Amino acid sequence: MKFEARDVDLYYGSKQALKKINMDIEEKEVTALIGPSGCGKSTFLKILNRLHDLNPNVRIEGDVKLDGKDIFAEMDPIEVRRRVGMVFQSPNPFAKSIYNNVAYGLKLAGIKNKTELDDRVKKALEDAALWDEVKDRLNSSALGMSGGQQQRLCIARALAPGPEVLLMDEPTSALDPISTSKIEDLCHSLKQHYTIVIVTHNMQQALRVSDKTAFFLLGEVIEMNETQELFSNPKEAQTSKYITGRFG
Ligand SMILES: Nc1ncnc2c1ncn2[C@@H]1O[C@H](COP(=O)(O)OP(=O)(O)OP(=O)(O)O)[C@@H](O)[C@H]1O
Repeated sequence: MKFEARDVDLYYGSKQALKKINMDIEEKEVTALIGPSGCGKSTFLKILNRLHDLNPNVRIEGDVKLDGKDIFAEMDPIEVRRRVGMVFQSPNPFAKSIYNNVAYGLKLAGIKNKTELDDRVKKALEDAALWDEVKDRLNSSALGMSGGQQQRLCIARALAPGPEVLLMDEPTSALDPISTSKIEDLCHSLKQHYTIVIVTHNMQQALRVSDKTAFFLLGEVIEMNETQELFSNPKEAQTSKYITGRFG
């Protein structure tokens, strides 16, 4: 098990956004989080790399373990974020060259050797299925790339420091169908080496890319199962209603 969440509650001020979440996230699988808008999917995702630390209004109760170690009590946030990378909804490359976007985290981590930087930038771009498209223009601005290329660059940037887990919050919602399908293909190749957790509004996407799916509703996990099983044979009436489009 890569992550184990036990009885996790999260409050924004006095408002409870997550209630008693229990979830096991298996290593080197893709786990999809689905559910209607505002049900807490992104809120849960951000717990996994301690992104809520930056918001003083947030209170979290319960335990979250990464490889058996409590991410709050036994690890510092820098370690958690080094091991757990994140990609957001809209591509958000830095206004820097393609090379420097990917090298950014490596330089922050103190890597100065040019050969090592070059090798790791190349590897991350290859892993993000972008190398062939950009290898002749590594010094051009990332802002001149298409949206789909920018999102794969953000994936390369997240992969460069060598995380074990990749969190993706609706990574294709701003992309056209071809770019979306490239990112979905990537999920399949990346899971050989990484554990992936993806928030998606698109149930077809959850079916295409994930091994397990968790269905969230009003801050609770209603049901979690093998993806095929959850969609073909939901155990809970609310899951069934949601996946057949009867609400949300
Ligand atoms: N920073 C915040 N401060 C206060 N409340 C927040 C904050 N972020 C989210 N919320 C609230 O917490 C609840 C869960 O939001 P969250 O963004 O996690 O849902 P979601 O399922 O990811 O929704 P969506 O699919 O629309 O992104 C919502 O009621 C939302 O308004």
